[in-house]
Amino acid sequence: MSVKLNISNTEAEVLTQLANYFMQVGTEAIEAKGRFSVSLSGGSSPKKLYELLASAEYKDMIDWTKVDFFFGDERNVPQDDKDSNYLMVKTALFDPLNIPHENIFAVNTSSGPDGAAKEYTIAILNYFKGEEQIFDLVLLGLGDNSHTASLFPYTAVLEDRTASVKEVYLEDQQVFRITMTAPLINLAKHIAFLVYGQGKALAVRHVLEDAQDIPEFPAQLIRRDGDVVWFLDTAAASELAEK
Ligand SMILES: O=C1O[C@H](COP(=O)(O)O)[C@@H](O)[C@H](O)[C@H]1O
Repeated sequence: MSVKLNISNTEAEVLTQLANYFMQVGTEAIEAKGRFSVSLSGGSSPKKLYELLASAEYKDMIDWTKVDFFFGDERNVPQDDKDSNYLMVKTALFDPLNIPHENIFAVNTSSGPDGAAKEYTIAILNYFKGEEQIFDLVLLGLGDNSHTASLFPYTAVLEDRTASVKEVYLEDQQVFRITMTAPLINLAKHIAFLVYGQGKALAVRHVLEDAQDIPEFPAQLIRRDGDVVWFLDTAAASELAEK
């Protein structure tokens, strides 16, 4: 296994480890080129990380006016819907830190899934001014069905070879989501997974140690070489043979 594992005993410790990593990567990016581009994950796990970053302990560690925020995926819901990743991050991070509006690159879900995906692809291309779309950091989670971002099992987006943003239809839930493709995520300078809790232990093993089966375990699409760190607690790492 060539990914780096950062295993902590408790959920609180995992969050602290990742918050420290975020600050280290962000500080290096700002020192090197004046800005830090980060793509955020959604879902249930990262809210506590965002709250920690906005806490008194961390909030003065970085110049937030130099941080540009993107979203690795989004639910196809209005931005004020309780399921919106944007709303979750706004509440946990953007509002408490008074992040300037121009630093937030949210998915415009009012354009419909296909329109939103195309617009977001263009927004990212424009941000990188025609250069390769290399985010300094992409944060990812892992679903108990081995999805990451909104790269879900047996969806067409798993075969997409373009560095872009696409809509995804989830048959079982009859909903659309919008997601960065694996080739776009894999361009990132640093990738960090945040996974904690026993409920994720099997998925972690499937993705990191089981034989390759992309349709079943889509997070296997995320590269293993370069700087990819899995921040896990002992519960999430408990099914791994190699630790
Ligand atoms: O990377 C991501 O992973 C999650 C799965 O995380 P969970 O904590 O909700 O199980 C995904 O649904 C989320 O939108 C995404 O950004």
